[in-house]
Amino acid sequence: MCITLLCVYSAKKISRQLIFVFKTFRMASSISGFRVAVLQLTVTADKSANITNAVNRIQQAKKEGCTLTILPECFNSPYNTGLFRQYSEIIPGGETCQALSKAAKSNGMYIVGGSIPEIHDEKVYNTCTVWDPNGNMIAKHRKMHLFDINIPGGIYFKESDALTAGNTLNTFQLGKFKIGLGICYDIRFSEMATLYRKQGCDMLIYPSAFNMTTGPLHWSLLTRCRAVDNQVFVVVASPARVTNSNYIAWGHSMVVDPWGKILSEASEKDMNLYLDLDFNSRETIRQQIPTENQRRIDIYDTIEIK
Ligand SMILES: O=C(O)CCC(=O)C(=O)O
Repeated sequence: MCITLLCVYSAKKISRQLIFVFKTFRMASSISGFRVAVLQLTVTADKSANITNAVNRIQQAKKEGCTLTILPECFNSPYNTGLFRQYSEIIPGGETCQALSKAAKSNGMYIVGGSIPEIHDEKVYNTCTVWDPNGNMIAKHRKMHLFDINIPGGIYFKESDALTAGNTLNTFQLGKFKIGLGICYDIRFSEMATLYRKQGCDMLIYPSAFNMTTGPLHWSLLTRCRAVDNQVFVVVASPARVTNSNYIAWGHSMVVDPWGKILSEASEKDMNLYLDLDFNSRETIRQQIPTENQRRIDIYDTIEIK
């Protein structure tokens, strides 16, 4: 009698455990996205204040239930070639990285840390770092295409006066999603985004800071192009517009889906965007318009993928 009862009890316990494992597995495999925050921060000349502001806003994003928070280009320093070296720090040992690591860990979230001026071997780079919920740096991207342009009556900017370009594509994994990184001017180079898609990326993130000359016509166009070309989500995160600054950012941070639709767009003001991303839509679009399998690579110049 006792043995029978024990057997029934054990069988019930095992089946309860199996149901739990099954439910957990079903939940994990049905997760089709995550909530993202894009922080359109006001950047000042005060580095510590910029960092504190970012950390506070990351906490707000956590309260909104976000898994990933994205900061803008040069969020800890003015966007100024004359100041990059002065504001630069080592990665990951510098004060900005330490703050981002702590913020990622204490909020248990992924952070794409915009970009900061990085110093390495006396050279200065425009660098994006990525942090996981344990506070580990899981990726780093140095801007590959330096922003050297000259538009008379519009804007002259020569990043190469102060910065060295990075030479690598960089991705990271957030659960089952692969994310490719670029910084601002990098978005103009479709080859880079295409390579990311070929590497299996689901989403591209560009911390950026377009300006009042190129922003109005090119910002949204380029973001939507990269999304449609590659059938990926694209996020561009800009600083807020400060009209009395040397470099006036366009603002208008946005999230675009693989169909090219703007899902969320900021104004020029200081604000946060919060959005749930559903990656199932990306699969549907890829099936409906299967350009990836239709490329005439037998005709095009082929690009070697490593
Ligand atoms: O491409 C543009 O028009 C702007 C690029 C830029 O501002 C940057 O690379 O920081």
